[in-house]
Amino acid sequence: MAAEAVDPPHRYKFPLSKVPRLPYDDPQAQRLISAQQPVVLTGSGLVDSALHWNLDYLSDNMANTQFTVYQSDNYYFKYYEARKIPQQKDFVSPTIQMQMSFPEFVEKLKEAQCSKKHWLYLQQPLTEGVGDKIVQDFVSFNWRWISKQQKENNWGPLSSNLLLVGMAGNITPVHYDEQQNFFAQLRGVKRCLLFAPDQFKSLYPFPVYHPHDRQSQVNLENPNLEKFPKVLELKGFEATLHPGDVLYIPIYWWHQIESLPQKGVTISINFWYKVRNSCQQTVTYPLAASQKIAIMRNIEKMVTDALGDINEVAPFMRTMVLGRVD
Ligand SMILES: CCC[C@@H](CC(=O)O)C(=O)C(=O)O
Ligand SMILES: [Zn+2]
Repeated sequence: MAAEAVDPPHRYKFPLSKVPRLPYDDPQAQRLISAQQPVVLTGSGLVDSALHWNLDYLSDNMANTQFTVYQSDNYYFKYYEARKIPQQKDFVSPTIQMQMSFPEFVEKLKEAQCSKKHWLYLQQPLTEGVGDKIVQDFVSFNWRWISKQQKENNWGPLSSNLLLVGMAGNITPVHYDEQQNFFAQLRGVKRCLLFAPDQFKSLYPFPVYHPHDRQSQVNLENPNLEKFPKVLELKGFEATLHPGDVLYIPIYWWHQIESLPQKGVTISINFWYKVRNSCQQTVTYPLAASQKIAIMRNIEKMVTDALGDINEVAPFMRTMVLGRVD
């Protein structure tokens, strides 16, 4: 039988180099992690104890837990902070957040795959309430290796493991997180785009007080080049993750994650680590872009608090930067 025709992955308007792909115990991989550079690690065994997870297994072993599931009318799942919505009068949530059991999710998934009217994305921290078999799989992760990484790189505590079960075609649009991330792929194939923190001028972040804080205003697949001309100056990296691969996404690195359209449901687990208490972080010169981002965020928060009106922030910042009193 002829193989199903697979559409080529979307061609972006900017260059994408390959993220290095190395054995997890290769000294070069260690050097990249210490230098906060992305790398795909193979052979870590980090989540080998969960590579058998599929929808049936999870339905059978997580039946008593309620899961957060996002529904989107397109295949984008742009994150938003609900607590910041009151400050943004005209804000429209791009997704609907629902709670349901895993078996209900599987049911809705099948409907959505047939109707092609909406997309679903289950995103839930793995905590208590899951079945014994899941606990067994979880405790059998390669904690020895990842805890060694956490210690050697002086990262803060593990904040969460997010279980991600997505429909083929789902896209988490380009954004950055304020945590270190070992992103483990369990099932299906994900295409990951990454951009260094110093690319923020070409990614036009939303203001810090906006519900889409940490997200880019740009739709990379169909950028508005009048509004965001610097998108064409982007230089990015690309990695394709298969089951067993672990992608290190350094803190403040922009990333867009796509569940490849014809590769079925995807299952991933991320390992988010907080930064160690920032007052212990020495400022080193020349300032790393990640430090600039952290400082800019703090300044924007202080100005927003001082002015008390979010609409005054941008004009004030322009005046401060341009030295002109408008
Ligand atoms: C809510 C987190 C989603 C994830 C991307 C993806 O798998 O769709 C991500 O961005 C991360 O792990 O940081
Ligand atoms: Zn992220």
